Amino acid sequence: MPEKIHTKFGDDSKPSAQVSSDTRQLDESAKKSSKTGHDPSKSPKANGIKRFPDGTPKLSSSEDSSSVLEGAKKEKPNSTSGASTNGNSNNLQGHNTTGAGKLNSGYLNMGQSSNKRPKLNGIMNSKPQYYQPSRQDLQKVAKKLDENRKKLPIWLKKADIRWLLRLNDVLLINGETGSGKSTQVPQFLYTEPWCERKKVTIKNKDGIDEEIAVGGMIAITQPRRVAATTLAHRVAAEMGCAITKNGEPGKVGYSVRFDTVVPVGTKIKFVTEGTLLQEMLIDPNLRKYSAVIIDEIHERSVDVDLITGFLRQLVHSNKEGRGGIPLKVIIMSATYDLGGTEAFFAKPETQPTYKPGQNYGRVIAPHMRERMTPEQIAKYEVKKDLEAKQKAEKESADASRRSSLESFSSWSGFSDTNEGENKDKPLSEEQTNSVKIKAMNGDKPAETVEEAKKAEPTKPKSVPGIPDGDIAENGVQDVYVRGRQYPVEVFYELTPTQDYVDNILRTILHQNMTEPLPGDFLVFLTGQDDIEALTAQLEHYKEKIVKQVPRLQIMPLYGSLPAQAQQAVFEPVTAKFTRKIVLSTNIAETSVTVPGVRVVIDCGKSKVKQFRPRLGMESLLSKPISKVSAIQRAGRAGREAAGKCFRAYTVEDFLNLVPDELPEILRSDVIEAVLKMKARGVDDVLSFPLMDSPDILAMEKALLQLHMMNALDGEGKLTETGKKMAHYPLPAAYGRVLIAAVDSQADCLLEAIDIISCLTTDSEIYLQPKSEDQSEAIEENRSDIYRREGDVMTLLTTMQRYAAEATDRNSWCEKRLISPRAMKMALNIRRQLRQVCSKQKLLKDMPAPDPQPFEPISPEKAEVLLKTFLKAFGTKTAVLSPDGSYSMSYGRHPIAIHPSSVLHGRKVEAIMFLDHVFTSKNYAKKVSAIQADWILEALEA
Ligand SMILES: Nc1ncnc2c1ncn2[C@@H]1O[C@H](COP(=O)(O)OP(=O)(O)OP(=O)(O)O)[C@@H](O)[C@H]1O
Repeated sequence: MPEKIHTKFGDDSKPSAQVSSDTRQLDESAKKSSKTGHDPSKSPKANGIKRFPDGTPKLSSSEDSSSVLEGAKKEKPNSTSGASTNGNSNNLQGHNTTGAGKLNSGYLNMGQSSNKRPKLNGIMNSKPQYYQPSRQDLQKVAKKLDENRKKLPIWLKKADIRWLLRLNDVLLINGETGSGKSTQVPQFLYTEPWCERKKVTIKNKDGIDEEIAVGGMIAITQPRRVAATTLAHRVAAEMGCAITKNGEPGKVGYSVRFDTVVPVGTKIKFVTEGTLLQEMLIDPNLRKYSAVIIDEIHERSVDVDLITGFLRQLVHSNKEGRGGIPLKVIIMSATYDLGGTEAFFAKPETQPTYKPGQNYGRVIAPHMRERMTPEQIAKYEVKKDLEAKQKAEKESADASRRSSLESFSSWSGFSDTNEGENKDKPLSEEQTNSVKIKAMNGDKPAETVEEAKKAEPTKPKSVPGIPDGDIAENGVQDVYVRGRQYPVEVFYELTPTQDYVDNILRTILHQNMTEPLPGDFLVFLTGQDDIEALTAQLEHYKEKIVKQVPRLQIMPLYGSLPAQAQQAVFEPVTAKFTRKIVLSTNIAETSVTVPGVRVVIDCGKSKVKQFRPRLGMESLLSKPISKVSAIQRAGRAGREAAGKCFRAYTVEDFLNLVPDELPEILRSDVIEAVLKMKARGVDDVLSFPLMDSPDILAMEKALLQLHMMNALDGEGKLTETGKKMAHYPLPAAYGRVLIAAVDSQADCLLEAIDIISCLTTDSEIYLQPKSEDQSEAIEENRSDIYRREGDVMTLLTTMQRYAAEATDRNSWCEKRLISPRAMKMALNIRRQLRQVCSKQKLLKDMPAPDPQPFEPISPEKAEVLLKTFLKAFGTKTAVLSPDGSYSMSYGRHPIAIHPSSVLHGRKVEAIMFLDHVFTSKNYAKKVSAIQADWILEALEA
């Protein structure tokens, strides 16, 4: 075990040497170790966890039920209520220190009556039934969780948050990881008077008065679907309601791509950024909503940058489209320079010299001092002094509004603010630190300490009855939530390590011997390949673990894993004397609470999308993470109890990390962004104000590409084709394929839908064989789906044969090592796309229901279909060179066919590829064989 040095999470002090050990004699020390204080003799079960081919953990029926029931007895001997017994699937809480983690809003009962404890992880049962816990059960759960909610640091700010949002339309909340932002803020707000649904009269597009309803719901965005769904379930449980698809009313819902559950009466809706963006294109005024909360803004996806751009427009508009009703905007993050966001949302007249478009890396949030340079810290100190003085002056006003916390929800005016009350109360440390570095001089951060000293604080405007400064002159208020519920100790390597996977393996095995139970581990790795490599090693070692040491349950978590396998990670370990080891990509980096986790192990790297303008393509590269990511990762520990974070790199490496990730919009293909801006009515996309404007060259390239796809006309205006493309819940190129497929000559819409459905599932359709022998058998079994034209036609055949299967689709998949869950999702997407196309009158008649007899596509039709794809992917083509290599038709760069393609090793005249990856070389994925002259034909048409 390498030596470690450790610091407290968020601590600025220099780290000191602390732990020393040696894992070279791991097995020996394991034998000696019995430090965990548990009695292993009472947990004699086998520790292996079997998996289905798609990676889903498989529980044997005996393990599944008996251990759960034992656990249930132990936890609540006499309880039969659903509230205390329901720990079923889709419950994304699990065990926690409140004891309420196993309690859930209830969702799936895998075939048990409601007065019995449902199986905890029933994901293997084939016929799930909806389990609906009673209202009393739900209330009991909520009551239990309530105790914990009130201990969250954000509760001290509840009154401030509500008060400030009554007075201002934009609020920035900077609070440390785990302080309670995502779960509590929407709950603080949904009962506010401004959140009621209101009837207003607006002029419709024909100039006629029309009565419409505005508001009534809060949307809260999350960067990833796993965060959106887990948080929705958590908040529903805290509010005592269920999220079900069976028509039951509720207060909380979620909407992620191809999966929306919004019960009647929903007040809080968790959405992915992409979903909200899509809603904004259909309803530019967001009339459904009273407020939009942008959570985890630091991730700065392209979608979030577009959303903030559109929200800014809405906030500064005359709000006619909403009948004059403002939309409240709340922006939250634990690790982000909200000073830049403040400048972006501020009323333009208050900062005439500010120009949006260059916010990246300019201002720093206060509790993130560990990422500051000495000069920045000096600036921070100066600014802090100024603001502390200012704060002291308005102490009495602050204290008085805090004192009215309990009366807020029934409050209907300003008069009940007890002025003068608590006047003499000294400022708490939390209050005095409630400052943040702002854009000095109104427009840009101070460059030097002297400049910062000279900077005048903004003079607050006086309004009778309202404490000075509560109405922000620039329209943007901020709240800083200091502290987290539980501390996290951070450990570093003393010397750099070459092989971080090996290093992490040692750390896991060592910590497993010393860390007490309960205490699961969450390990951050770069991607699926690292996760699989470490899983294999851990599976090997875990067989050798002596019985005094906790057994390991290894669980992967990455984006392309089936949703239910992802959800299994959020369930408690049911096997006795066993520790859950979650091996994750950065999918679990923000927003997510993985119940049970006490220890985080961070490899310090992640795969980052990088647009290579020269190639005109994106690649995924493994790179060191930013400080922000490191802080977020550490923040996944210490959520239910004190935690630890082991960074597999040195403190110097940490200090050398870049503070922030470059916003995605500055490093990716902006074709989707440009299309969405056009669809939102932005004519001049080059000068539309965004927090950070993409490179002009990248924008021009995107405009050209959209023009080539016929989405934009010669003037740069959105065509009918472009409009349709923007409204599909699909990447622009796939939308283009659908439209081309309707063409009377092509007439292959249903086939195009089949292929696109397979291409847009969250997880891989074809699973990887685990051995040479299996590989041969699978090749043989897949012979009925492989097509010589390549991967696109193979996908079509896969979908058609699967849909035609009338007896047992699961065993059909198993035989071919195809993920049944991915196919189910593809079928679901196919159904939804057929409906969208039918609504758009692209599809005249709905096809007959499955199963229909399989009819292989003719070579002529295959050619038509490939030419249809070329309309969107004409620039993603390559031709065979005399030396047998492929050279891209756009840019002439060399490219090779990826080993995962059915065309791997084949030499054909030309290829079209839908995807590409840059690893050791430039690889084309999802490849089809085409003729060289089709390329010109497609691009000219
Ligand atoms: N699914 C869950 N299961 C168990 N506890 C949870 C769950 N979700 C939230 N919590 C509890 O609520 C606390 C606050 O979580 P929340 O996500 O609101 O914090 P946050 O401030 O948004 O954190 P972050 O910035 O890291 O996303 C957690 O620390 C944890 O104690």
